[in-house]
Amino acid sequence: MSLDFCKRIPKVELHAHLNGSISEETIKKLAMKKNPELYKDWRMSVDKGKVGTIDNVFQIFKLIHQISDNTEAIYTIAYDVIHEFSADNVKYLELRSTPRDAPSMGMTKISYIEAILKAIEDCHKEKLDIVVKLLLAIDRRNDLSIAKETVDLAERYSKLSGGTVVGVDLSGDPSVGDARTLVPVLRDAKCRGLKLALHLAEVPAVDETEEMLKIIPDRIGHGTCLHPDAGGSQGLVDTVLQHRIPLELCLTSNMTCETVSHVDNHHFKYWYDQGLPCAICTDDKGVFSTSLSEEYCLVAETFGLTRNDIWTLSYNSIDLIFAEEAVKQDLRSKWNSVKSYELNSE
Ligand SMILES: CNc1ncnc2c1ncn2[C@@H]1O[C@H](COP(=O)(O)O)[C@@H](O)[C@H]1O
Ligand SMILES: [Zn+2]
Repeated sequence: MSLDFCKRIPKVELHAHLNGSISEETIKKLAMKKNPELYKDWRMSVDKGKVGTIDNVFQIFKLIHQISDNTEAIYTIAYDVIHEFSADNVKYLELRSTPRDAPSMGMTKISYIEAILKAIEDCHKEKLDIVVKLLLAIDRRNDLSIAKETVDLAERYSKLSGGTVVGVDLSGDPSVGDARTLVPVLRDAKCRGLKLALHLAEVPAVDETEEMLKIIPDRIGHGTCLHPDAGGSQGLVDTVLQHRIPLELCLTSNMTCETVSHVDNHHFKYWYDQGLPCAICTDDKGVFSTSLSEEYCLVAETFGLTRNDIWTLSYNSIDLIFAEEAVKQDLRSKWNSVKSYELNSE
């Protein structure tokens, strides 16, 4: 499979953490303004192949958060990340980010969210060919009151942004905390019409995952350890299949965090063969030095998918977006208008 083909085809990105998606150029630009040492530290940490283990990854987020501690930086990051996805032919992007405040820098959760929305709006005004939506993230470590605040903000900004904010994500270090405590807040978010994308079973956690699946999330992030062979259970597999809950799959992320032993063993194959809707995603393209095109190429090469299979995988991801039917129809027309050309060109 040529990387060039994967780059050329239109794509949908559904699982991208804002601060994990920052490119080297943007990190460098921001660190130079603040403290050049931070760039050197970041460079050392993300050197391809060196990241290793999920613990190291979460150390990198701490470093990045030192650089992105003001609204100007958040705006720049969002603006640059959107342009980078667009340059990779991503036509529909759902960003997710955990609202943060930094009182000493004058940043509030409100100004944080508004900075991202402004960047989305500015890219739209520039007529960049990409639709961008936003999910507000709850960190697993958050207590109920913070989680509730995030849901309130998501509901409020879903209205204020005219539908750019579409839902809530649950993420954060999977080895910390117990997400079950957040169930009432997540259920409430669903009742309020917000979409739910939950990181589940990124590491083995059968009891927690069982409880979280009762919410019937709209999409699952990773789902690495759902299957009994990966530390999950048949009950988890059955629930996911019964409700056809789509999976957001991020191969390089799982390889780098070492939650999957070898790419050949990636759970993509199992779920794809079961016919479960799956979206190929990047997770943190900056931290994992990847792009959506590279992720598609990796899937194709690892599992022997044809150009037609890859095209279909990309096209079917449109069904999984958190946007209204009209947006889906527009995207389908866009895909169809270039399909025969892309599939038949060299
Ligand atoms: C590698 N697998 C992962 N598993 C779980 N959560 C992850 C993650 N990768 C990123 N995040 C979540 O996204 C935050 C960074 O972006 P934002 O500051 O929100 O934009 C991280 O702090 C973590 O909470
Ligand atoms: Zn993630």
